[in-house]
Amino acid sequence: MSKLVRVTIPASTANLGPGFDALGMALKLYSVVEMRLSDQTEIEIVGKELQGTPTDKSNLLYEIAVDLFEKAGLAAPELFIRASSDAPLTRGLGSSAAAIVGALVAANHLAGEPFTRDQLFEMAVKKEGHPDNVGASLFGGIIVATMPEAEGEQIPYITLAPPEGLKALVVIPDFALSTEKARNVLPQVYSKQDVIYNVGHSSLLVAALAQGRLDLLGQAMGDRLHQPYRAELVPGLKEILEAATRNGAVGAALSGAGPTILCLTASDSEREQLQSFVDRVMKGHGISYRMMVLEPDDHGVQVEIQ
Ligand SMILES: Nc1ncnc2c1ncn2[C@@H]1O[C@H](COP(=O)(O)OP(=O)(O)OP(=O)(O)O)[C@@H](O)[C@H]1O
Ligand SMILES: N[C@@H](CCO)C(=O)O
Repeated sequence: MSKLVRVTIPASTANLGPGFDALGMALKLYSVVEMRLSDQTEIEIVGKELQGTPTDKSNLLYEIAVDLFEKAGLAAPELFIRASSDAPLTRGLGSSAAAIVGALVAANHLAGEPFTRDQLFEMAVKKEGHPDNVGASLFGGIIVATMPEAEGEQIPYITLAPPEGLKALVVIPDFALSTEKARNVLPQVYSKQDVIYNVGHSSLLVAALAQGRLDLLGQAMGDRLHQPYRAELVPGLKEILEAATRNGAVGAALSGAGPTILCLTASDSEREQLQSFVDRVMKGHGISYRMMVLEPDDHGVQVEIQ
């Protein structure tokens, strides 16, 4: 029997406020993709988070794996795939990016490692359309990346170690919001003032994260490119963004395309105050939700061969 490749992939939170499509952070909330060459394709979905994803060859994991084999000049394989996830789908925690990264890394091993990690990053970005979630899931920590200027150019990126003691309180509403829908509400054109605002805030945010200046995150996480437009899709977002830093957070943002809301915190006692504040806001909107406190993941994707 062929070897089984087991890949563990962290979830991620993208944008961190102003860094739209450019910043992301990996979180200790994992999905697992197991893959082996087989005589016949079989896809097994384990656990409740991935229920509803296809178990035939239209499954994203299978499509990505076949694509990698073909790029490597190999025939499309038959595969055994088993997938599970502790991270929910379509909630703004990078599930599609984690799936893409997991499938690419597993398939690359089965194909004899024809591609480097940077090449896998490029393939993942091409599939996902932006580098923030895939970069975080692949490399871990905080990713700062942009799209390449021209086809075939390498993706420029830098990873930063998350500041010591920083934790993410993620507020996950019980409704799905696809990235596609949350991108469709954004305008085509922005004012000069709004663009200048985001350039300043995103730059300050990266510098503050690099120097561990948690005191600046609250201001630096301000955004005018996507959150004001997406607020209509996410009840409670506006209030939480306005008041989170007065209620125990060091900063707050919409996580990726939402509807999860990210509050960054740095102390256990402040986290309790923050949880009661979030609970009041969400209950006030009649929204059911779950909350998780997650540490940043520093390692990115992990591979075991069995
Ligand atoms: N393990 C998986 N297997 C197959 N398909 C998956 C898997 N994980 C995610 N997907 C696909 O990705 C879709 C979710 O992608 P989408 O970009 O809308 O949300 P997200 O990635 O969870 O959120 P965000 O990009 O805002 O962080 C799912 O509906 C499903 O089609
Ligand atoms: N940067 C992306 C992340 C979601 O995939 C967005 O906000 O649309």
